Amino acid sequence: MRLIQNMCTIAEYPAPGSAAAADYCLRAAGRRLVKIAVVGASGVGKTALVVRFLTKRFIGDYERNAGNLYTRQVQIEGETLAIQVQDTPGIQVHENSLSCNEQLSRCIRWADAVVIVFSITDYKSYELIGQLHQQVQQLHLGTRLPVVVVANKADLLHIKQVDPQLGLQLAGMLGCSFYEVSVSENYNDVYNAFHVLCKEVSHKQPPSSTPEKRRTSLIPRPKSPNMQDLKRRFKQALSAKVRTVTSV
Ligand SMILES: Nc1nc2c(ncn2[C@@H]2O[C@H](COP(=O)(O)OP(=O)(O)OP(=O)(O)O)[C@@H](O)[C@H]2O)c(=O)[nH]1
Repeated sequence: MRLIQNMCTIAEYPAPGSAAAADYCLRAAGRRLVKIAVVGASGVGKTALVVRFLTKRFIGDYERNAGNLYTRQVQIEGETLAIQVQDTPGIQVHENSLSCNEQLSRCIRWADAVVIVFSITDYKSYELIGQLHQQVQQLHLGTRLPVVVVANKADLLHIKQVDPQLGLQLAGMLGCSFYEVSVSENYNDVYNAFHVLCKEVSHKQPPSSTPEKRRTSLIPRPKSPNMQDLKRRFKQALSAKVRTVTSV
């Protein structure tokens, strides 16, 4: 996968209308669109992960994230896809129960794929994975949404609270891919995590439903000639022939 354009923010807290408008623009540009939501507890490095993926840079500190939507074009298996990445506000855990607010639910519902992030330095963020995965399943009943579990801050082994192996096992049980990354130290693992999702989503979108295909089906096809049309054309052809014969 090759990133093509510079990162650009489409909207903060995109209203359903504006997100739909953005979708429309990308689809109208003839690109298949892959929508990815990045979710997880507060402080696990969601914003750092998204920015690292989109710009290759690690930026140390961010404002507490309010939920930004970014768009890029990527090349995957020879096709240029548009991807939208929705960074979501960190989830607060209340007495071990997940309060999934309306904004988060909306983001998950909107997504074609989800990245669930936890930090190896925060056991509570690891405990959230199961609940978040359940939330994804409930909001996409009947479909198996591609999900990647990302264990971040692998550079902070000296203060780890979760063995990354546990993340791998849990991801396996949930049927998700798993990546252990250090957003601060390694770009390639971050890239691979998003790459696998883009690939999975693009394989799930049948070529027949690509925007190009849908667009061509909107162009009115020439009507097949009916019998009257055929008769008229036949008469025209005959009279032309008669004219040429009489002029000779
Ligand atoms: N050492 C280290 N620090 C990291 C890494 N990734 C992110 N951080 C730091 O972790 C802190 C939180 O990162 P954010 O990206 O703001 O986390 P977030 O999950 O978006 O946080 P919320 O906005 O509260 O949801 C920042 O100080 C980052 O610099 C990493 O891989 N290693």
